[in-house]
Amino acid sequence: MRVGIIGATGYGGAELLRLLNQHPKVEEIVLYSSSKEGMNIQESYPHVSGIYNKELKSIKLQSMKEEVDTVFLATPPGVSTEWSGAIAKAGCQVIDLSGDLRLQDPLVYETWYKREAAPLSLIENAVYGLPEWNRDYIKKAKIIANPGCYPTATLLGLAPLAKSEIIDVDSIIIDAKSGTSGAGRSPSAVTHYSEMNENFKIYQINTHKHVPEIEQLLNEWNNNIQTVTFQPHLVPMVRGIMATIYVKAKRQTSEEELRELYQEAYQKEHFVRVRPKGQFPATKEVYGSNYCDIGVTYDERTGRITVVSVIDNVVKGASGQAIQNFNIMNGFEEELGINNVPMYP
Ligand SMILES: NC(=O)C1=CN([C@@H]2O[C@H](COP(=O)(O)OP(=O)(O)OC[C@H]3O[C@@H](n4cnc5c(N)ncnc54)[C@H](OP(=O)(O)O)[C@@H]3O)[C@@H](O)[C@H]2O)C=CC1
Ligand SMILES: CC(=O)N[C@@H](CCC(=O)OP(=O)(O)O)C(=O)O
Repeated sequence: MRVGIIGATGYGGAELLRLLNQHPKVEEIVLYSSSKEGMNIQESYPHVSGIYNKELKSIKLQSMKEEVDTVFLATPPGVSTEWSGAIAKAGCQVIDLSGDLRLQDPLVYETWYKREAAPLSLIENAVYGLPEWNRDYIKKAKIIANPGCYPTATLLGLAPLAKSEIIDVDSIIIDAKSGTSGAGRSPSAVTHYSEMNENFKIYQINTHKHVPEIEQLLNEWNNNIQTVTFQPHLVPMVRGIMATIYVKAKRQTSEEELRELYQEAYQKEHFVRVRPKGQFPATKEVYGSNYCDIGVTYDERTGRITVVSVIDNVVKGASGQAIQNFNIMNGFEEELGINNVPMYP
């Protein structure tokens, strides 16, 4: 297949290029840029020198539909709103890594993103691309709203509990930590080295745009779940997210019961690994891979369940999951191109 990447000069785009370049069903990759047309990608990313040696093209609908079958948008909010409808109408599959098409209610989008929402008809045509819980819809989709990085770690970590009758639905707290690559390639005062090195920051307390995305899915799975507390933090590392999730059990449970619940939910899922008793995942154990690793435990003293869920934000949290969706949409084996062992150490 021929694939195009809009936003190829960003981190999500670069990761798509790295992974799609080794994908056995991808014969051509076309890179598009809104600001660096005509420039060779190697000028922006010397790490692909001698491997991928092509010029960035300008984003033109007419040529795009002749050049590619699938378009990945690794672009900031607003770009997909502008382009996805037209690209899909031209006959290409669309996989959008931004948050533009994830929220079903345009008013909720406008409240949290503080910008105009995409047309409802476009939102309604987009399928939320969390393969482990939405595979049947993804198979038939033409437009994918690829989940956010924090929602991916959080939702995979919470789904078995949300769908069970074990938890007090008003007690969900998500304490999430991310590496700085989650903020993209453009330098900022928040993420530059002197600000982040030897530092640990909380940000966007109670206002992060991933709150409504997490709540939307949890509510779909269990309509008694209305709100959650979600707080994101920046940690001085490049890749990785750890979501530590605390939920009160509404009845007596046990570590054995919880582990069984998780093992059953994910036994057929290649990319979700439930850790054995007493073992909790670290971000480095999924580094550079499409895995989500989960540990779960129960504190009999407090009646609280703790779930630890880790992903690589650029892979399972963005580009790897986008390729997993691409594979499902096209009837390919789900692991194609993304089946590498995590990098360690
Ligand atoms: N980084 C991560 O871990 C994750 C990112 N995401 C989401 O994926 C998307 C991309 O993120 P990321 O790669 O980190 O961001 P970056 O800031 O690193 O890259 C975004 C790219 O978008 C392109 N772009 C900017 N403005 C426009 C425009 N008006 N039209 C077309 N292209 C434009 C730019 O490329 P050029 O100037 O060459 O056009 C830029 O390189 C974002 O929506 C982000 O929230 C989701 C999950 C995780
Ligand atoms: C560390 C960091 O800054 N992370 C980003 C999350 C990136 C992401 O997933 O955003 P989208 O929903 O737009 O895809 C943030 O908190 O905004």
